[in-house]
Amino acid sequence: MKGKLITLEGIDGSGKSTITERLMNHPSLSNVVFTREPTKNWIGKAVEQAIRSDTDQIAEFFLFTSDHAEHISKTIYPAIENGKNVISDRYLDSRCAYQGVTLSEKFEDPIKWVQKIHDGWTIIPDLTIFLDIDPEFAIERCGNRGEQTKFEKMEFLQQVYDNYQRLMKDNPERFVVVDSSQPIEEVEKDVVDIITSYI
Ligand SMILES: Nc1ncnc2c1ncn2[C@@H]1O[C@H](COP(=O)(O)OP(=O)(O)O)[C@@H](O)[C@H]1O
Ligand SMILES: Cc1cn([C@H]2C[C@H](O)[C@@H](COP(=O)(O)OP(=O)(O)O)O2)c(=O)[nH]c1=O
Repeated sequence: MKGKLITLEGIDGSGKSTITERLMNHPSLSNVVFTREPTKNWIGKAVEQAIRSDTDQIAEFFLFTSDHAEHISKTIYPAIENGKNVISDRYLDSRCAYQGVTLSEKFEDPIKWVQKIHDGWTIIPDLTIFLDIDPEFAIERCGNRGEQTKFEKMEFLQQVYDNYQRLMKDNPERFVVVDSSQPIEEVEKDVVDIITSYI
């Protein structure tokens, strides 16, 4: 039997990295493959450079998407074909939500354009957990963790948040929302309950 693909999504500062680290140490998830986008391979490193510079938005989009292709062929596809469940900290919807903003001056419906580029080769997640937090609160949290990237700005994150709302409305069958303004133990409990009852 094939494994399931579960993705964690949310704006910067919503707590994805913190939750992922806790899930990795959770006894009931010890057989799960944990992964992330951007990845840690050389394309992921190129993506990190793009994020930290004034790179052309289309070039940046294709770096993220190239990283996604490599991620699917080397990590996601082999794992699920082997019956392993996979949890990815960010995935396809991050591109729709973030590049849906950065490409908004280039395309009339940038989310649709991003989805079209992924058509036919990506693997759609079975379940996507959206860590829901007010952008203002998330920015405050990002401020506490040091240097900020070009994406960690209030107006930008509000638009990313709005794009996630559209994605959830368009894909209600796979999205589940968790309130990530709660204390971390509560967020962890909600996320673990959702995942363990699914897999
Ligand atoms: N539930 C929570 N309550 C309080 N602080 C949190 C919570 N979740 C995360 N944080 C803090 O908020 C900041 C951003 O969290 P992080 O996990 O890095 O978010 P993300 O990976 O989504 O950008 C970190 O400093 C983290 O310690
Ligand atoms: C995967 C992905 C991330 N991003 C953005 C989200 C983050 O601002 C940044 C780096 O992702 P990440 O390292 O997950 O940042 P954080 O832990 O703060 O959430 O790249 C995109 O714009 N498009 C994408 O496809």
